[in-house]
Formats: sequence, structure tokens, C-alpha cells
Amino acid sequence: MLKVAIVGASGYTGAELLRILVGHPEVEICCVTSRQHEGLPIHQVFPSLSGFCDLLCEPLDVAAIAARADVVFTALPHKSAMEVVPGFLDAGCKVIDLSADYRLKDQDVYQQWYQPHTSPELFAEAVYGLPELYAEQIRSARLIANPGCYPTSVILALAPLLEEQLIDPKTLIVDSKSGVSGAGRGVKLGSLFCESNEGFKAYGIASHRHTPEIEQELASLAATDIRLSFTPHLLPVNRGILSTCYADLLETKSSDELLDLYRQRYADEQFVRVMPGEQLPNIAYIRGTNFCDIGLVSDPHTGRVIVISAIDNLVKGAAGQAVQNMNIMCGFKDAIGLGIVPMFP
Ligand SMILES: NC(=O)C1=CN([C@@H]2O[C@H](COP(=O)(O)OP(=O)(O)OC[C@H]3O[C@@H](n4cnc5c(N)ncnc54)[C@H](OP(=O)(O)O)[C@@H]3O)[C@@H](O)[C@H]2O)C=CC1
Ligand SMILES: CC(=O)N[C@@H](CCC(=O)OP(=O)(O)O)C(=O)O
Repeated sequence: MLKVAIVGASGYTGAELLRILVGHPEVEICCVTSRQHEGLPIHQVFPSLSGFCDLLCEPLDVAAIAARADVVFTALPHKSAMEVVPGFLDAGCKVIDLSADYRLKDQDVYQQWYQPHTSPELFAEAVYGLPELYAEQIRSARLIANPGCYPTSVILALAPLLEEQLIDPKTLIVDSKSGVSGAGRGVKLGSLFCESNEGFKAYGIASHRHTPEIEQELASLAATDIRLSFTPHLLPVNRGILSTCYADLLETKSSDELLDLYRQRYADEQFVRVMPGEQLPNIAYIRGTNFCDIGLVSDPHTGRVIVISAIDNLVKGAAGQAVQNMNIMCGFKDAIGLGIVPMFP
């Protein structure tokens, strides 16, 4: 059995890692950490886990955890992850980092959007953990930079069009809407029920820290520089991201032709579902699962294509993708532990 530790287990992505990994046949969870809940059984932190996991929350002692774990999931806020990731790697663990600390390839860009980085020497080694693009590199990786939730939804939505150079990269506009769990479990004014319920607002306009991450990956697909207008919105639901992506087509293509391209591109990707014909993604269809649903419409009136994608921010946007990466790194089948059928309604 593979021994895994979940560092930052009392957060939302930590809870989701636990939900997925308690049912994983190749994994034994050996350690969960939380500073605030040290000594408390994790099922008391998350009563939903009663009967599934009775590990006690431990402090974050890198040496003590590394002595027991083969793989460490760091589900910590960015800036905190970089304080512990190098120690786990030095001790011989594989690390899947859910934070943004190792996603960017350029140290100056990281510093501009976050803060000075304390282990930029790991940037070159870290593999951006989007299996639909980097499965080969993930297989032999020691450090996975698990992608951001918004970036996952946007990159998967636009990859086929950019790879085939069918859209003008200068015309890209993306609107994304996220459920409130995207902001984490920490107490924040904007996450309070009365602040978010029945409201719907844009935030981080022209300044959201996922912009450089999305641009980095889209530029690599398009083999040209990308400048993106990215506007996230806070949606008053617990989970789910719906991204709407607009771009000018460089040649006339019908919706059916483009859908065919997407079907071919993702034919071997079991977690990407290209919606048939008129159907469009809905966060209600993927809740709790590792699916990314994609639909599109080619608009002859404007010459633009509009691509819609939907993911669960905590699953394909975080914990599910992290487990998918672990499966690939460890030679397991990609979908082990992730074969959840969506519930509806
Ligand atoms: N929520 C989402 O949809 C997504 C989140 N992510 C990223 O995943 C990471 C975790 O997110 P999420 O679970 O939402 O965050 P939460 O705020 O819900 O949880 C954070 C966890 O880290 C622990 N923690 C916080 N600060 C520190 C610290 N300085 N040292 C040690 N432990 C600490 C907390 O426990 P305690 O304070 O008890 O120690 C808690 O267990 C973040 O980097 C986030 O940006 C990525 C994609 C999607
Ligand atoms: C709704 C909400 O607040 N979402 C978060 C993004 C989610 C996230 O955790 O992003 P990282 O993985 O890059 O940290 C935000 O806008 O900052």
C-alpha cells in the first residue's frame, strides 16, 4: 500500500482528498495535519468522515511525516507550501502541491503576483499537473504543481483550439464563475452566507493571480505570447466553476466541426466529457466528480467561438486532479478512486 500524508487536512481541499482517498484501494492514509485541531480525530473536524477515518490531526513536523509517507499532498495556502515542500523532497517523498507555489515557471512573474520565492530552484523540476497535457512528465515527476481551479477549467476549454491554431490568441476573453468553497474554509467576510447568498459579483478584474498561470499554459499551447482578459465571479453555491471563453475564429468552422475536433482531442481522456450538440455544461452535472464538461457554439454572426467548461473546483479543480496525478506518478490506473458517478439533482 502506498502511504500518503495530507498536510492541511482540515481545509476544504484536505477534506476532499480524504473523501477520495479513504476509498482508494492502493492507498493508506498515514497522517493528517492541522494546527488548529491538533490531537482531534479528523472525523470530528469533518463529521461527514465518521466511520471512514479516525486519524488524529498532527502538527506539521516535516521529518516525522516524511519518515512515514511515500507521497505528501500539501493542501496549504500558497506562500506556506513553499516553507515545507523542499523538506519533504529532500527526505525522499514525492510531493503533490495543491497551492500555487510551483505552478509558474518564471521567478519574476511569481514575485510580481505573489511574493519572493524561497525555492525557485524547484521551478524547472516541478511538473504542471494537468494530466490531459502533461501525462508523460507527470509519470516520472517528484514534484507536481497541481493546477489552479480556474486555470484547469480554462486551459482544458481552449487547448484544442490553440493547438490547432484555429483562434486569434489576441482576442481571448474569459469569464469564470466559482462557488464559495473556492475561497477555502478560513473565515473571510466575503464567504459569509449573507455576503454571498443571493448575490453574484465579479472580482479581481484585470488583477486575478490566476491570469499569469493561465497565460503561461495557453502560450505554451499556442507557441506565442498570450494576454488574457480574465474575470472571475463569485457564485452563491458551495462548489462548481463554469467558465465562458470567447475568441475570434481564424477560419470559418461550424459548431459540429469544432465539437468533432474536441472529441478527437479528448478521446482518450476519461475525465473530459465533450457535450453532444446543443447540450451545454452545467455545474450540477459534475458536482463531486473529477469531470470537466465542455460544450461550445460557433457564432457565424460574430465569427467567434464560445466555449463553456464546468468543473467541481474541489475535485477536478484540486483534490481529484491531485489524486489523478498521484495515480499516474505511481503507475496506478488514472481513474482509481475517482470513478464517482455525478449525483443529480
Ligand atoms: N478551495 C479550492 O477550491 C481550491 C484550493 N486550491 C489551493 O489549495 C490549497 C488549500 O486550499 P483550501 O483547502 O481551500 O484552503 P483552506 O483554507 O480550506 O485550508 C488550508 C489548510 O492549511 C492549513 N494551514 C493554513 N495555514 C497554514 C500554515 N501557515 N502552516 C500549516 N498549515 C496551515 C489549515 O489548517 P490549520 O490552520 O488548522 O493548520 C488548513 O488545513 C490552497 O493553496 C488553495 O489555494 C486549489 C484549487 C482549488
Ligand atoms: C472563489 C475564490 O475565492 N476562489 C479563489 C481561487 C481558488 C484557488 O484556491 O486558487 P489557487 O489554487 O490558485 O490558490 C480566488 O479567487 O482566489
